[in-house]
Formats: sequence, C-alpha cells, structure tokens
Amino acid sequence: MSDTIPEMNPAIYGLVLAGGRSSRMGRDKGLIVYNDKPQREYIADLLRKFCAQVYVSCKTREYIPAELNPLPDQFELESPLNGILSAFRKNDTVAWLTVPVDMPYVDEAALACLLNHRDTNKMATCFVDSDGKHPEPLLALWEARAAAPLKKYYESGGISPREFLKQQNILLLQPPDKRIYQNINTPDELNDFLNKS
Ligand SMILES: Nc1nc2c(ncn2[C@@H]2O[C@H](COP(=O)(O)OP(=O)(O)OP(=O)(O)O)[C@@H](O)[C@H]2O)c(=O)[nH]1
Repeated sequence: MSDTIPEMNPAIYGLVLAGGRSSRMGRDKGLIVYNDKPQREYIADLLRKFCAQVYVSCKTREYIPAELNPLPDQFELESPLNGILSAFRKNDTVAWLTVPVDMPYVDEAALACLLNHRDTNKMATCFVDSDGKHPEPLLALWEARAAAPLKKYYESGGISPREFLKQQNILLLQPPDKRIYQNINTPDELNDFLNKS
C-alpha cells in the first residue's frame, strides 16, 4: 500500500547529511548525479516538500553554496552524529528528518512513509535495517525529545547514531522499497550502480 503525500509541517526541519570525507569514493559523494542533479541538491529539493526549513550538513560552510543553507558541524567528531547534534544545536524544538547523500534510491515515498507513520512519543521513527533487526539511523525522523539524550550520549563518549538509537525507544518501520538500503561508497559500487540503472 502506498502512502499519501503529507503536507509540509512547520515543526519538521530537513537535514541532508553531506559532511563526510567520501574517502572511499575519492570525490564528494554529494556531487554525484543519480537523479538529474547533484545528489545533495536532489535530497534538499525532496526535503523541501515536507519540511519548513532544509539545511545541508557539512564540515565547513565553504563547500556548500549559500542557497543550499549549509549547516557546518559544530562538534569535534568525524561521524554523521556530528551533523545530527549540530542540527539540534540549531533548533531543538523541532523534529529533524535526516537523509544521507549516498542512498540513491531515497524518494518521496520513503520520506512519506516515515512522516505518515511517525510516533511522536518515540525518540525517532526509522526503517529497520536490511538485517531485519536494527535501525537504519541516517534516513530517519528524529524527534525533538532526542536532542538532550543524544547530547548526553555524545558527552559520554558515544559516536554512533546507530548505537544511540539501539538504546532508545524508537519506531521501526519496513521501507516501502528495500532498494533504499543500497548506499554507494566506492567507485566500483558507483560503476555497478550506473551500469545496472
Ligand atoms: N555532518 C557530517 N556528516 C557526516 C560525517 N561523516 C559522515 N557523514 C555523512 O554520513 C553519511 C554516511 O557517511 P559514511 O559513508 O559513513 O562516511 P563518508 O565520510 O561519507 O565516507 P568515507 O570517508 O568513505 O567513510 C554520508 O551522507 C556522509 O556525508 C561528519 O563527520 N559530519
């Protein structure tokens, strides 16, 4: 059953996770084109349909054009956790819908599914990982209530969004399309993907 497309929600902000080093790819994964435009722009456009404000998480502002609303990492940490913590530092009263730049199959249906089935009493709404048990942590709707425990987790030495979510009361959903799990990290994976599509 496909989900209806939810209205834009003023209390949900969007975050494109694009602050990684892309060291395995050897070039910025956010600039790879899967859907007619650089993936970081494609995801930002997708998020704008549902979210009141959309930011592109990055290491430093210079990498991202101003019109994409760069949100530089605020913490000393190499992890997507930095992007999520920095988003909550910007605003900890809204929920953040996060999407990584390296999942080419993320689409409107995937985001609509998270938004329509959202449980605001949980810390987050996520898809169950391809292992069937654990949360896929980066394509997720993080409730504002997660801001304080996430900061505490970081201050006690935590670095992994997945590990954090495994300790929390979260809603786990089946994705509408299992292909969303595919993420592209290396030139070989990219070539395989482009040859098949
Ligand atoms: N804001 C932010 N995002 C990050 C950081 N590290 C990774 N990400 C993002 O999280 C997602 C998954 O990243 P990974 O594939 O684990 O790491 P990566 O740096 O992109 O790639 P590698 O250097 O090859 O490991 C991607 O969308 C990254 O852009 C970080 O330190 N800050």
